[in-house]
Amino acid sequence: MAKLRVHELAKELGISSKELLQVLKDNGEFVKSASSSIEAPVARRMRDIVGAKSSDAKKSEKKPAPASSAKQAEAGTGEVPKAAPKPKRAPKPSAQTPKPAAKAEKKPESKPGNKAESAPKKPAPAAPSATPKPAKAPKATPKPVSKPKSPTPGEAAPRPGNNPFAQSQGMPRPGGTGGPRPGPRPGNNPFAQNQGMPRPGGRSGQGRPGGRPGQGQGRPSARPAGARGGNPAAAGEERRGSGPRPNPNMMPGQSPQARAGDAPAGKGRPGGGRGRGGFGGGPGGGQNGPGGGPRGGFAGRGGRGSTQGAFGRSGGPRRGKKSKRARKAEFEEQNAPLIGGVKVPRGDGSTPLRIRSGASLADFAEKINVNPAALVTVLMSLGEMATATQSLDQETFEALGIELGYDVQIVSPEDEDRELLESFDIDLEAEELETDDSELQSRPPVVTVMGHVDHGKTKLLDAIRHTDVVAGESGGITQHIGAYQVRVAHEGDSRAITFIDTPGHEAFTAMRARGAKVTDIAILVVAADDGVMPQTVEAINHAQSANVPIVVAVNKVDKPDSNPDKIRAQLTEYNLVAEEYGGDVMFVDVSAKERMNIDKLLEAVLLTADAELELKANPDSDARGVAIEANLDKGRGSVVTALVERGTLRVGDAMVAGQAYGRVRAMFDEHGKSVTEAGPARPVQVLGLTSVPRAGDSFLIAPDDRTARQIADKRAAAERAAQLAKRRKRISLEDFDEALKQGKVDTLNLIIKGDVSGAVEALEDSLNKIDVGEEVQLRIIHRGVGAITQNDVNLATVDNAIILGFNVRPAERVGEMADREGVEIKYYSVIYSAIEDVENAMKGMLKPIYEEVALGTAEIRQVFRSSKFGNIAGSIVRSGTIRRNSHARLVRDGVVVAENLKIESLRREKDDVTEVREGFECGIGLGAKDIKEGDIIETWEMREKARD
Ligand SMILES: Nc1nc2c(ncn2[C@@H]2O[C@H](COP(=O)(O)OP(=O)(O)OP(=O)(O)O)[C@@H](O)[C@H]2O)c(=O)[nH]1
Repeated sequence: MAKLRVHELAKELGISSKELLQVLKDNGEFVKSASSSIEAPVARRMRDIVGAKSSDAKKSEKKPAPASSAKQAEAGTGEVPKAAPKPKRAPKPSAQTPKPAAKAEKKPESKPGNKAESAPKKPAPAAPSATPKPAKAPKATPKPVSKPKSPTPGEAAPRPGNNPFAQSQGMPRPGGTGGPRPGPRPGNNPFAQNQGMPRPGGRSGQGRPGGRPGQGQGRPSARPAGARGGNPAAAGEERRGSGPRPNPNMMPGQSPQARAGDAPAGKGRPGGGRGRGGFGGGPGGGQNGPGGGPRGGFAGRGGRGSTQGAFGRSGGPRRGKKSKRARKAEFEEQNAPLIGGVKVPRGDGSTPLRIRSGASLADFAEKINVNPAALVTVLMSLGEMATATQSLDQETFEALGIELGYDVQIVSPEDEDRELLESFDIDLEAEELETDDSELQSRPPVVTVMGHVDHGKTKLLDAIRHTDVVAGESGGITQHIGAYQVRVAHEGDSRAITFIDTPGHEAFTAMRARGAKVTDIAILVVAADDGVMPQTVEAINHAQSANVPIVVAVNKVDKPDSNPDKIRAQLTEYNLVAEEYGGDVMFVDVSAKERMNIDKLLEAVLLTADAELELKANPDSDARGVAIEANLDKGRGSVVTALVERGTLRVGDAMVAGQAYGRVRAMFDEHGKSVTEAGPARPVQVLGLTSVPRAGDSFLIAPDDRTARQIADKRAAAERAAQLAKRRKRISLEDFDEALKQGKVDTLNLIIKGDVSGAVEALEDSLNKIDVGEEVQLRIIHRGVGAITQNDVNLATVDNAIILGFNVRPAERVGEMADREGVEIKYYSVIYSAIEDVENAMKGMLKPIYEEVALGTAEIRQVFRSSKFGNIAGSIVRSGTIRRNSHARLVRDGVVVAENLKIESLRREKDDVTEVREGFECGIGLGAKDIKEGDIIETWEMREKARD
């Protein structure tokens, strides 16, 4: 010891030789170089001095800590100077030091850094690192010191702050960290990830002041501190140096060095700072490492930071406070029921939830403000599988509603359409109710002819059509447009009657099903030579259920075997009692073939209408009505027969019929004559729509073309969603398993769209050549040239196909639709990539092949009998690894004596462990009673085998 040399003492104190030389010099000891020897008394004094400084530093550091972050920062600054100047650090080298060094290196951008780097890397002992630092120091000046900070190396080492690898050290940011954290917080295990201290952030609270809280941040803190400590300029520089965002590693080193640079200045500077500084800072610095100096102050904070951490506080003040909203969310979260492993907020059972038909889980999720994925899980727990964007049916939503406590109300298509129209300020019901009686005018009845097959419906309609009962009406009806109007002389007036030209109750009912209630009166045709037949009865039922009055046409009375009275008698059974029999139903004997009594029949219709119905409508409003028929004509485009129910339809009107829309370009009546307007009950052919509506779709006139289009688009979207909901292939978990067994889902359906036909064909050829065995089929259900369209997506939805787009993209809004429906569209510009993806997908669809893989064996050395745990096999692992929960079998003398066992428990000493490796002893619980010493436990697991 007598020969203790300066560099050795410096190492011991954790500071650089140069620093120590300075301290010696400051204290009147003149020593030539680092290799010079010093006497024991001088060494002791140096230890005291350096030690004192470090403790000062600590104190000072601590104080600041309490202060607000800002204050801390300042404090740090103040200190810094001191520290900075003195590079001194406490000597405790030790391993830790090295780390700091390392950090320093990284950051290095800072000046010193470079040199340091090499050193630091050496893990070794702090000493080396220390050394290196000195090196740096030179540049910056001494300060670097930081390493060891305080006292013993030991400490240093432990300091979490210094541990570059520590994620959460409780200390504040680097700066702090750097530190010195003097007291190694208990929680400061450098290697610990979660030490209870706050994470870096945590420090922020504290650290902030210094610099950033975090590790990396160390930089700021340090800097500033250093800067001030040293000279401002330097500070500036340092910053730059540090500039680099630090990462944990850098911290200590950097600052130190950087500071070191400044440090010198610092040192010199204010004695005050230094004062303590001298070493106070020093120590701090020590901890931090060189740079630490300044931080010393921070270190303190850091310490606190850690402390907080130790107590589990999250750190910054900010964190402490939670907004009301956050607390509420947390509360709800805690009180949410756990279904299928996820928490979903519950309704109280009567919470109404309106869902449109065809909605998806994502829509439902949006309404109850929850993640769609959670609902997917909940639904799965109910045995249903669906993607978040898939349209679901009413049953599924109701089941989900019951599970989650919501009163799910599926909005009917009618309600939905009403709401849709209301969004455009169109309220059909209100229009009707608000119409003043004075605005109403009589309108013709609309008649549908029904009856059994071959009883003469068509013939009767034909006869009526050709009845020229009103003078002046010439030429007859030449066009079949789905409906026609005839005029009848009735009680001195010329009255019109509109006939729907599609006979039969099927059409009548189909229209009713679409909400079209166009028929006012039904003519029931019954052949007098035949009688009431099944479809006669059906027709009666349909008409009566629609509350439509009936006029009976007893047909074919020209036939010799006809018996009209029999018909009257038969129909009384169906509540159709002829007037002559005391009832209120008009029966007219007619012959369609002979066109006999047609006028009487028409008169009966009018009488019935007048007696039972009040047929009035306001002709002076926008037209509303029904599309009776529609077709696409090659020359004229969409041709729609519209039956106006109220209002007046005019050429030029913006019309919406179901999902079709357009401006009325021209109108024609049943005589083929062009008309410019059509009033209530008037059927006209309309040209001008952009697409073809369905028979029975209602139509209305919109204020303008744009509104018409928007209504049509929205209806189309709603309709698609509803259709998809119906079509959805619902596969429950149970069915899914079944489907798998039956290989139903082993077909990969593809739709290929490309920019040129050559590419599409080439891709199709190549895909068809992919061979992955018989288990999986590849089917290209559609291919085409051009953009990906809605039809492609619809097809993909129905057939669960994937769309491959080769150099093409979806048309407008189609991508969005695909998203909504969960259809995958993959884009390629290289055929090979598409083929590769498809091949992989097909392989992925193959049922996995599993194989048994041995995991390890253990030999039973002793059997422990426990009433609580059963028999425990005290074993030694002979090969591989024994893992808890793995499959096991018991082998005795080379013979398997027990199969299908499981490693139920696994212990090392008294600890439960998940695995034990070869050569170690352990206690294994197999759940088997018959185990003996010398038995071999073989463990294995089933692993999926990769296909070639
Ligand atoms: N003698 C006679 N035959 C008639 C009369 N009305 C219809 N027929 C004949 O009855 C057959 C059926 O007539 P349709 O008018 O086609 O009967 P429908 O009810 O329209 O038959 P579907 O279209 O099959 O439902 C035809 O051969 C007609 O010529 C009639 O008043 N007297």
